Amino acid sequence: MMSIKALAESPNLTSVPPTYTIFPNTSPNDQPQPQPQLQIPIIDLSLLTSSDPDQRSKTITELGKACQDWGFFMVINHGVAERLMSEVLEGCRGFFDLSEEEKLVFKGTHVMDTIRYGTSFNASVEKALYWRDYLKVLVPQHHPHHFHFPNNPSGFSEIALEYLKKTREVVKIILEGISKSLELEGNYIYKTLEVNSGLQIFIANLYPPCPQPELAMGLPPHSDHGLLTLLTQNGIGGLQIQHKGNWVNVNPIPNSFLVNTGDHLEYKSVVHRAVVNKNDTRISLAIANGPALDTVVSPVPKLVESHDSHSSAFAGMKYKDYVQLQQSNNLCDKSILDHHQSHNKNMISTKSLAESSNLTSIPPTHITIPNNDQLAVLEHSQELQIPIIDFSLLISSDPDQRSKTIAELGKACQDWGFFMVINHGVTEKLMSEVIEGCRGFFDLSEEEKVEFKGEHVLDPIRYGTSFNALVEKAFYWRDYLKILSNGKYKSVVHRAIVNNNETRISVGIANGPALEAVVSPASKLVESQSPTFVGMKYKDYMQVQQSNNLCVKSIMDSLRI
Ligand SMILES: O=C(O)CCC(=O)C(=O)O
Ligand SMILES: [Fe+2]
Repeated sequence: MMSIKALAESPNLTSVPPTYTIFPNTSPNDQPQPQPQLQIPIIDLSLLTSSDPDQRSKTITELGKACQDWGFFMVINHGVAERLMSEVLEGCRGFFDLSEEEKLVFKGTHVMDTIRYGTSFNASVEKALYWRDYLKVLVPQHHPHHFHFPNNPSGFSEIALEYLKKTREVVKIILEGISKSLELEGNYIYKTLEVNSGLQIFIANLYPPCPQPELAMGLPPHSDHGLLTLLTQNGIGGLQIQHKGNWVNVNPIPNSFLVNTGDHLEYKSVVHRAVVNKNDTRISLAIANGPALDTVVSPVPKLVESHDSHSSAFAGMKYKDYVQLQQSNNLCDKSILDHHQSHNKNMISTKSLAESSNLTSIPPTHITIPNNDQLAVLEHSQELQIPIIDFSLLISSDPDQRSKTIAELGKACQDWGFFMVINHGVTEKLMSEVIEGCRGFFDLSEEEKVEFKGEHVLDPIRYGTSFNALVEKAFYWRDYLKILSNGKYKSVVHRAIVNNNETRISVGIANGPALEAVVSPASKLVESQSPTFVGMKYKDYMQVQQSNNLCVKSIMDSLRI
């Protein structure tokens, strides 16, 4: 892993390496227009706890309006000492200034590790890397005496602990105000979501100067999970929030907190991003405040009762599962909440959609953006005939024929990664029967099929639609029942297209290692050449692959060293 700090400090860096060049859809080309009237709301926290009831209720109204209209606001007079605020930012700077060796001690291996130092967002599933290093520390409040935090630079851990405590007090007051603005009891959110034993996440972001800021991105558009994020920065701007279809630059008042309501407040979760600049190192510190990891978050019953439009808008989901999903996602979609929302609507199988009467056009959810390469499909090209392997020759008694076929098989794996197998000994009758069985299954009533819906990507039986409807922007027109060679052999990117006349049924039997087996390059193959892939448990790989929305071509790419 190359940290962005080390890269940015490399001598003579005048351009951004291609791996950091962002894609046009996330490009900051859509630069914010100066919009002086767009000033994000300022909430004076001291007025929320004022002894004057009029002032309190006026501020509660303002807070409610800020949540509703913006989802982002500045908080002043919050009672956290300026000195503590600058000390914690200095601590962050001190951490990033440690040597790479010292920082890499905190690298971690899993998205749910307590302490993680890293670069980009989730480098293992990203197409392009972001111009950002981070330190993330998960601080669950139900273990107040188990505070794990980097002990370097000295004093950082104590300052962070104090800062986290003070921000919790601010969060409590804001959540009280928000509860009241929703006409709920003051402690409603705090109590229902068990915030006192909730999870705080300490996220320090470092954005070093970038030689070509127009080509890179600090953090791509995303929304935060949890309830409230409190953000501070070292006086250098770079945060942009999406507001009424525009990107708005946020320039906070010094020593204020920038507060944003997260996905779990179900108020508004605001898409925001961080851009980078050419001259200054920017450090931001986000404290995400969420419910306890085991809390199931679902809409407040009272709000579902009174607002029809809110009814069943969101399914309940354990916060832990949500965090895991968000952290494993590659952020190529704006907000996980959107997916979560659509998933909760009754699943419509592709089959029933296709069979609905008068269907002449496909719904917008199923329109996949045409790929540029769509035109490059080669039809019946002579030289592009995928290899045919005669299985009977692989087990032939003639050693020459066997070794010739083995060589062909190896070549097929190396050049194509896909091949046809003939004379395999599986009877035609059995092959057509299994296809007929599948057709019969899909022809069952939706009720009968939905019994096999499953909940989790690793459930033994799953009937579903698309690939992973939970994380996809567009649904694929398909229903499904569904490293060893050190880079020498291929895993081939493939896709299925659809036609307008016939139902196509295919059966894939994926044959994998044991779920607990760690898949890594065969030791013999890495003697002569260094390993190209990191090892990963097959179970974890499957989980990532199945939870992923396939906008990354091949996860293999992400496991490349
Ligand atoms: O650096 C910033 O301003 C944004 C940071 C952020 O959005 C995050 O850490 O979630
Ligand atoms: Fe964020």
